[in-house]
Amino acid sequence: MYKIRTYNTIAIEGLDQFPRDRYEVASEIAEPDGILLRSASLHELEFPKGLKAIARAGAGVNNVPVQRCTEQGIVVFNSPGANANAVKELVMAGLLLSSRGIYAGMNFAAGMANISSDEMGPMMEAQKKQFKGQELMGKTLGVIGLGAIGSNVANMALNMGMNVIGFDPAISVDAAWRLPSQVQKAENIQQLLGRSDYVTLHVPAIPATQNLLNKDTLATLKQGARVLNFARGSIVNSADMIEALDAGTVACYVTDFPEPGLINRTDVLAMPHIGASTSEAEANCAIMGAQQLVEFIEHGNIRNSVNFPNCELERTTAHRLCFANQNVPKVLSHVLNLLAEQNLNVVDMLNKSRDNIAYNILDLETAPSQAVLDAIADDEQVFHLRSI
Ligand SMILES: NC(=O)c1ccc[n+]([C@@H]2O[C@H](COP(=O)([O-])OP(=O)(O)OC[C@H]3O[C@@H](n4cnc5c(N)ncnc54)[C@H](O)[C@@H]3O)[C@@H](O)[C@H]2O)c1
Ligand SMILES: O=C(O)CC[C@@H](O)C(=O)O
Repeated sequence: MYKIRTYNTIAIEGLDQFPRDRYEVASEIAEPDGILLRSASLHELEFPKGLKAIARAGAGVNNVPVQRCTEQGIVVFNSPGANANAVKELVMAGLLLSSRGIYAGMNFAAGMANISSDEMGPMMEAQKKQFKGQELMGKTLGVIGLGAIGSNVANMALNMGMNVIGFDPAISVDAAWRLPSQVQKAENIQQLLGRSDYVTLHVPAIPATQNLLNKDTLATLKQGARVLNFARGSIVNSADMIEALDAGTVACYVTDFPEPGLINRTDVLAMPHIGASTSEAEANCAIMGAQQLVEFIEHGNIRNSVNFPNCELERTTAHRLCFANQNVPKVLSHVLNLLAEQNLNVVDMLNKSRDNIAYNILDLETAPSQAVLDAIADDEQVFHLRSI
């Protein structure tokens, strides 16, 4: 039986991807083959020896020590795009909530429970001027990070009649193709901040994006801009944001990652990390993560990894060898020679590399002996050898 350890509540649609006759899936497994998780932090976890792969049911992998996983030959997956629509829809809500007196107006209305119907009408008409807002149409939205979520948000904003300016120095070719031509390109973050009435963040939490919005960058914002952070807390310096709110540079901060100083301010709309909390997104992410684990554990295929090369080969025989190796010359030829010496015919094979790591899938006509497996494993450049 393969063993999968789960962290957090994983959608049942994802758990159902593990055939029950071959998988034991639980939150209390000591020696798992795979881990499926959402936001639990694995930074302090010592990985059990047999752990082969970790699937993050979500986009961000800042809760997984990816570098350490790579060093230990553990493949890390995420689920790109699987929750992008959910986040986009909450960004839409954030844009509206930050523009109109919806939240304060609803609180006001809730306070009228004991007012008579005769008094209610005049009271609302007298007070509603407090809740006047502004429209989105014609305003400019700055989108920082134009990947799965950012490009969806850009499209949505254009459809709502907004102008969109984007900044993404590392945009992938696929993401660039997805982007509508009306999105203007900012040369740098300052240019985007200076031209935007609304700014929304959709970058990963990595060293390069830590405190991306800080005292200096916030100072280049248009006076009275609204800022939305559905990415990660570390991307915005909270103390600097509080100063910008106090100074009125930022009229409203909508955040899915509040910190103590941001709570109970009328100019902050704080949410408890619910950007991806829809049944659809939770199911999509869990299904993708679980399928990636099954494909890797049973067939060695790697799809949507953040640290290993993606490598998928349709299975042609019942005897598959998979191994990773240091991305240096002669390793593959050495392995092929070892197989040839044993008259083992390779029917199909794939070799892919990413940075220092290469990964190989070889379908053999007949089963390899333990002796040949031991000889391959003895190559110092080879790791993660499996015969499956
Ligand atoms: N609130 C939530 O529940 C929730 C849900 C999903 C994702 N997220 C967060 O949103 C992030 C983005 O998700 P995604 O699915 O769009 O990921 P993605 O990988 O598709 O897109 C991220 C984009 O950011 C760009 N980028 C990287 N560094 C940048 C920089 N310094 N400046 C500008 N752009 C930069 C990349 O080139 C890429 O195009 C995730 O990493 C995660 O942290 C939050
Ligand atoms: O699992 C969640 O609810 C959040 C996922 C989100 O943070 C992500 O990075 O995709």
